[in-house]
Amino acid sequence: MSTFPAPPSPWRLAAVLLAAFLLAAVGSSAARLVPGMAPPYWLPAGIGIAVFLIFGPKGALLCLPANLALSWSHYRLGGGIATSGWLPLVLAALDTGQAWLAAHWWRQRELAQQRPLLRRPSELGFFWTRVCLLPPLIWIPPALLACWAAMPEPWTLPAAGLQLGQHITGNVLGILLVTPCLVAWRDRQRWYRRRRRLRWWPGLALPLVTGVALLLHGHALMLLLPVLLAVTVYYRFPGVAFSLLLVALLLGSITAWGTGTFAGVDPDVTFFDLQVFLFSVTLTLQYLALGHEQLLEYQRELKHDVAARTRELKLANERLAEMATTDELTGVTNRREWQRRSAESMMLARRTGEPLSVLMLDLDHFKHVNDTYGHLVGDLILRAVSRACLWSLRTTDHFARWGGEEFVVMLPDTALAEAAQVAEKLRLASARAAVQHDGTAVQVTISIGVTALRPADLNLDDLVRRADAALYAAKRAGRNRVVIDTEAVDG
Ligand SMILES: Nc1nc2c(ncn2[C@@H]2O[C@H](COP(=O)(O)OP(=O)(O)OP(=O)(O)O)[C@@H](O)[C@H]2O)c(=O)[nH]1
Repeated sequence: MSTFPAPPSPWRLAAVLLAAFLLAAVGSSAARLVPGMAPPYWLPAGIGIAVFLIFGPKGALLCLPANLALSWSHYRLGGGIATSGWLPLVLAALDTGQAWLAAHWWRQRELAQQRPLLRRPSELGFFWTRVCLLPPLIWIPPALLACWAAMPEPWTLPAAGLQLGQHITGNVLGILLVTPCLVAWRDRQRWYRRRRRLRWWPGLALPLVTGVALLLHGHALMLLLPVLLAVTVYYRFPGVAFSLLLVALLLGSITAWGTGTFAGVDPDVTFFDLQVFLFSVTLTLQYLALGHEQLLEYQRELKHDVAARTRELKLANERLAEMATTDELTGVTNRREWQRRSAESMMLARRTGEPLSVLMLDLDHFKHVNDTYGHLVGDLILRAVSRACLWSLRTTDHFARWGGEEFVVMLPDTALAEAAQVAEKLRLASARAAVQHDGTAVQVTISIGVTALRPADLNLDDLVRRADAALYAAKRAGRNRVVIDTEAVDG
């Protein structure tokens, strides 16, 4: 199983990679033709890894001939050290082995972590050491030994050391610059999804301005740093990958031409200085780009989490508000909410002089219902009665469960006589409410006490107390009836 996405068109990709190899070969040979210039060899090491990562072991079929063309053109066309035919073949085999090893470690890591490499800054340590540094450290010494064996005049020790250093740094840099471009290509959907409204013109304007500045003044190189930083922030990892490759190619060409900041007297040191510069910029920007990406990812996750929590909190608050005002069993208003709303209605009635009545309702012999049919049926009866009462009332009336099997109603703008009629309606509706149990319809009757607001009433408790007294009278009178508070003054 591979965590690496399959390329859409392997043949087109193979053609592009082959062209890249050939370009590197031509560039390398051309640099070799400039007297005294050390060829940079940067890109083929990275292209080889890309080939193996994309095509798997079959990549050797492309990598080996391409490396052969590269070595052959370099050492034969470029007027190199050996004229014998076996050296390019050995070097091509060694370069291919190096690419295979780096790609193999890359894939091993992807399989171990179950996700593509180079998406987090914490993976850069592995990438820099295991993919970029270690394979050249292993494969370059035998390659130089082969060169040394093919030379008519062997290198002096310092010259051999310089060659070793140059080749290792060149290969490391090649891998460091090319493989992130492959990652940017591999993750293109990911980047595209995140930056849909990416503007193209800064990508063109920034290198143009820098290029002109460099042309006007060769030492304007430091201008590159803020430009690259802007590219990192705006174009993220793909921006870093491609702009660094471009910068390396440009500076490499300028330096090979003998101009620019790095062109010095000694060509070997010249390229080494350029490589040190590219190393420091590349490592810094790659870390910055992936770190920035991770921060943005955290930010996205955090936003998502906060939105989800806010939704949950809103729902919980709504539920709490409902619980605070509603009776859980019957779903009607609870006592506290009834008292709040009724106190408001009472104040309003006092100010406007409108009548207002209160009814207290109590189920008759409810204990008997519970004892006979069980509490579950008792609960269903309570619900059925409260529903029947609610349907019989106006929406402006306040109906609530007072507690136990007792209910209370406030009727705004309703005088005592009218309230008595409403009470009668409630009594009849409740008597009709039934709950089916074992094939029988369980029904209850209710007793109701009615009272109305009097000028002497100080607060709601006065009304409730009188309604309760009337209810008590209804119970004593035989239940299933409406009793009006006799002392009430009809408004
Ligand atoms: N199922 C059920 N029963 C309840 C609930 N709240 C109170 N009760 C019961 O209602 C009964 C009230 O009994 P009592 O106060 O003696 O009144 P009653 O039996 O209705 O008699 P009267 O009111 O005098 O007609 C008790 O058995 C309580 O347990 C409830 O939420 N569900």
